[in-house]
Amino acid sequence: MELKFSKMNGNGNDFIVINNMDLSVDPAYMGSLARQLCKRRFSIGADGLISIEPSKDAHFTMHLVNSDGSLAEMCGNGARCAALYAFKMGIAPRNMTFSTPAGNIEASITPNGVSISMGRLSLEGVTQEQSMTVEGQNIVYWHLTVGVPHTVIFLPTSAPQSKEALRELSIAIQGDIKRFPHSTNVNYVKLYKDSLHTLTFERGVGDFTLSCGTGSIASAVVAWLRGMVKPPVKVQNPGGVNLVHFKEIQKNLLKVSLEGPAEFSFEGVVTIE
Ligand SMILES: N[C@@H](CCC[C@H](N)C(=O)O)C(=O)O
Repeated sequence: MELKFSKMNGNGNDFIVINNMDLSVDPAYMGSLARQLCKRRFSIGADGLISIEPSKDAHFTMHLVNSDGSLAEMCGNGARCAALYAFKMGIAPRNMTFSTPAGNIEASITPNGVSISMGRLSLEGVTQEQSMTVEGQNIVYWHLTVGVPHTVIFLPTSAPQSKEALRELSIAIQGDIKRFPHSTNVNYVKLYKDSLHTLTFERGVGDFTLSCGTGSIASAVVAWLRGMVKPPVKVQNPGGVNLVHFKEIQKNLLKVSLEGPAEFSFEGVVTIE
């Protein structure tokens, strides 16, 4: 079967996007398809595969599978790509709603990119400032779910940062299933003036990605809880900036949105079995 796809990215967090509104590709097959097509240097290569599928109560469903074949319940950068794709393909209007396993998302195509309303985030589920010993090091971390699980670790601004050492640390943290039963994305955050610099080691990718939308939100919210920043928070990822807006609508409840770029890189056709 010949499958048309678009290659897209949000700040370099890259995705293969397919129009599967007619369900011509069985959704149950997405995990194995993602493992094949996302393999860098052997296939198209990407951090994940997004299948745009029908929805009962929204314009479409974003079905996002990580490069290792696991389901991502939510993805901030992927959500912006899915929204732009659906708009360009005539699947959804400029202001749209789409469903994800983490709930419905509202999105708007703006002159500056795409804005995603992530709904409400309860601060009651935030694990604040805990210590753990990983590979002989004492690590202070915060943990919260922004559709997907995120661990946030602050690094001193001046700390030398060996990516190899952070990779080893991230793999060990992700493997701590007792503490993180669904594994976790791991965000390393530094504060520079009034903006955050975040580097995310992603669950389901097994590597640092160039940007993580939900990781940007997690980093911004935790930095705000620590009194380091005020919204809107500019989060510099290696691949570009995500702007995180939030407002406390009642005690311990935030309304959160994410703004940033989404772009088409190229289109293609791939033969699948
Ligand atoms: N890059 C994403 C997050 C994707 C999901 C993650 N890999 C997971 O499975 O937890 C983002 O932009 O939010």
